[in-house]
Amino acid sequence: LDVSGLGSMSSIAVSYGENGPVFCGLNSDGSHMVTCFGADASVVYGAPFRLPLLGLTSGDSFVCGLQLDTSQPYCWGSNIYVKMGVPQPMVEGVSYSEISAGDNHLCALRKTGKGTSRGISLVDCWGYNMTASHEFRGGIAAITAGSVFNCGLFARNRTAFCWGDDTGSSVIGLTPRNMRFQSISAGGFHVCGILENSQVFCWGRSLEMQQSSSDVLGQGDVNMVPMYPMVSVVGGRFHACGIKSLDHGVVCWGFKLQNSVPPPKESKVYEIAAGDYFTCGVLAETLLRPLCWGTSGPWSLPIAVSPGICASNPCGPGYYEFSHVSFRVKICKPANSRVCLPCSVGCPEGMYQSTPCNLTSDRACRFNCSSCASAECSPFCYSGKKSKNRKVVSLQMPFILGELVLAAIAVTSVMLIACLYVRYKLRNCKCSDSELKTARSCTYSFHKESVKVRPHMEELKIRRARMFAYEELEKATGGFSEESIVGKGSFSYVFKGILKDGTLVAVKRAIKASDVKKNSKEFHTELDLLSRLNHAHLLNLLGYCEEGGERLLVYEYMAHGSLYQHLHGKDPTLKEQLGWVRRVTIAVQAARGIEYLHGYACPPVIHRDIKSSNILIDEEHNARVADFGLSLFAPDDSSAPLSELPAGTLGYLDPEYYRLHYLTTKSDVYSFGVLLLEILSGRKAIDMQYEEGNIVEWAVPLIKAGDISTLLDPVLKPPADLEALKKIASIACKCVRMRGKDRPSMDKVTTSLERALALLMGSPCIEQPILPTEVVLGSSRLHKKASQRSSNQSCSENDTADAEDQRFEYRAPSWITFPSVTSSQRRKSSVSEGDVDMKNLEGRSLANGGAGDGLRCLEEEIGPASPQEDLFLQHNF
Ligand SMILES: Nc1ncnc2c1ncn2[C@@H]1O[C@H](COP(=O)(O)OP(=O)(O)OP(=O)(O)O)[C@@H](O)[C@H]1O
Repeated sequence: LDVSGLGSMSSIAVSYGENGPVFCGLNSDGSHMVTCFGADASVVYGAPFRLPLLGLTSGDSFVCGLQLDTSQPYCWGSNIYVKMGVPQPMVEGVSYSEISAGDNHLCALRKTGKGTSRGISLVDCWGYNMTASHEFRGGIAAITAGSVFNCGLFARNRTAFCWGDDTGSSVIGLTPRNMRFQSISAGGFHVCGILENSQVFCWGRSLEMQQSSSDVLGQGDVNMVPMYPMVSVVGGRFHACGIKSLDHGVVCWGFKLQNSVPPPKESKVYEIAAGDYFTCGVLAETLLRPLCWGTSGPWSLPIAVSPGICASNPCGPGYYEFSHVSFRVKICKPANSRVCLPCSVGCPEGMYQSTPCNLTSDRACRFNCSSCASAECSPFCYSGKKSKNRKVVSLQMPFILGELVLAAIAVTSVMLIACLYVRYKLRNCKCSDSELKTARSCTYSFHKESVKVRPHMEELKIRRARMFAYEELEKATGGFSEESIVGKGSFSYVFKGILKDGTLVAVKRAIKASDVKKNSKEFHTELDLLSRLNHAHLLNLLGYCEEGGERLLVYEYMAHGSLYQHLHGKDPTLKEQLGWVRRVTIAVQAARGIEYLHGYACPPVIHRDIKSSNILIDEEHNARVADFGLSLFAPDDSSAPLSELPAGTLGYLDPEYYRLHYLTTKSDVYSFGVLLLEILSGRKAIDMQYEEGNIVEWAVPLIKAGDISTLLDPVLKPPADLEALKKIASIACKCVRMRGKDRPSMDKVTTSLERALALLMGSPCIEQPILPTEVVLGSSRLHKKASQRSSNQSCSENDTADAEDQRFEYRAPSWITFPSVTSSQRRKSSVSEGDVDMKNLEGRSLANGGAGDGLRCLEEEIGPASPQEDLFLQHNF
């Protein structure tokens, strides 16, 4: 039996925590690979790439999967109590049949065999207050983990038992001794189970009181279970959701936060999983799309996920094997395994069961035509009985025809009125077709039609981007089909498309989320920035579309995908093909793009999300910096910090920005340093498969010790002369210095990299190798310097004021929120900054042996990190 919940194993999982919920699901293509979506970068980007998994479970800021090959758990995310990767300690060679995660722990049920005596079941747990092996007399059918407790179901008599900390929930004391369950699932402080008669019973603590703070206002008693028979139930923090037996519809009960999105009414689901206040289900329609609701919902994710976990035994009574014509590939990889789904029980009112549930399909229901008196059943009944009841039909024919004519007239009139209305609207308000601008600009456009005024500034800014109709982009991408997906971000999908004129484009489609404001901000930031910027190494925006809830950006198509795909993608030959000269060329070109943002764009721009997945490679193998969703306008004096809440991607985040919330162009320099280390070593910024998972912590001591060969990507043969790569390693080392002030500026980085590239290409006397795009641009350093001056000067007073405004207007939201630093800490830091002797600092760092010591320096400056911060720092730095 598969049960899914806050912590139980399922084909989908929902992690939660201070960085927001993340949905993870096993792909439906038989690969058993996991895909995650959400705001917590450590979970989204930490998800294993080539590791087939059988099932998933999740807790606070982490997700674990049961590995298909070894039957051992593998966890990712940023929970400090559960070791990421394979949990430790782990008995060698032991294998598990099920895993289940609580808030800060994971438990796994051992398969019988090695290390288990007859009649004894073993459950191994890891994490906060839980690391131990638990022995139980008798076979265990399933386990489930709550916040700080666990429960199991005995196989023989189907009774439940629980262990762990009972203080908050009383779950252990309240466990019903005589009830027999088909399955159980733990929530935060309660457990729900499906009894033998398919009714649900829940026990434990319920949050009934209304909380005082307005944003957590809510109510509902989780023990007040609806009376529907159910096939599956899952537990959230103080709520539960179940799938109804009758029609596979969803029903949720218990505590619900105010303003949270209700579960879908009409949709049927195959599988559900709950985070704390967030629940997701796999829709039982052909595409097997996930849908989430609750506090942060609704999310409708454009991927197909497995409707359940794969079982090696044939489906038992009450279950049928999932099969669907649209899935030509098998959902389960192991031979002779399948997804078993629970049969629906009974038929809705007015219907009878025409075919019982069998091995391959669910039961089917038909309308009872002898008692049909409603509009719902008549089409089915009359069409079915056409031959027999010809007389009845012929009598009714005039009425039916009359109704049809009336309906046609009504529909035509409505459409006509709608068309006239839209035309009227469009005539009156030119900008409303894009809905891009605010009501203010809409009023302006109205005036524009009647009184010829100067074009609005906003209009000018986006003049280079064309507005696309949604339909055109839908057509170009084959209806946003799965086959045309070329990449995914944490809140977007990127599709390849062909426009009517044959132009290849990449269409970035934001996932519809409830936080429309946030999405919209990022959309407009990117739109505004990209339509102002122009550089050979920045990704060109061709247009945009904003209709209803849809937000789409249209870019030039980059034939060779991202640098991330080359370095860490599924195809290992891509990495081998990316030789040293090509890697360093990409680094130089990306550096030029960033240098342009910092030094030549007016006002200067801080990208804030430099990473390998945002460096795209075009047909001619030139690099382009992409993804300006988080970018900000920097003050013209780019050394003056902005005080911004941290946003960006784990592993690339500047520690000074993270700790002090100081954002300058040097934050991009830090991320670029991480990118250089990634290019040199072929490792990901954070890769938990290594003992030292953080690239900076691993690489900086090696570089400082002069051990360059250990650093270099083992996939490539090292060049005959290591000098060039040594130089690049040293640049990377400087870029990732703890203090922004100690890092070089991007123009210095570019110059040094160009020299290193010349050296690598065997021409040490050429100071700067000419790269193909430079010739195209006709740019030269001298020209740049001059243009910098002129571009800075060209910032008229008005422009600057405008930019100032926009710095507020386009301030991106915090994607990763951390405890903020107090103003006194900030003051202390800014004082000490002036006092610190750079040489001493560097010497101290060296003496102490590496990047971790930089952290210590920072700690001395701003005081010790809070336990919370410490957790993050351990993972990120
Ligand atoms: N213009 C393009 N041409 C080809 N592929 C692209 C293009 N733009 C993006 N991609 C692909 O889509 C992926 C996702 O891009 P996107 O900018 O949405 O997200 P991201 O930057 O990787 O992640 P996040 O949104 O979390 O920062 C990229 O890594 C790349 O592989």
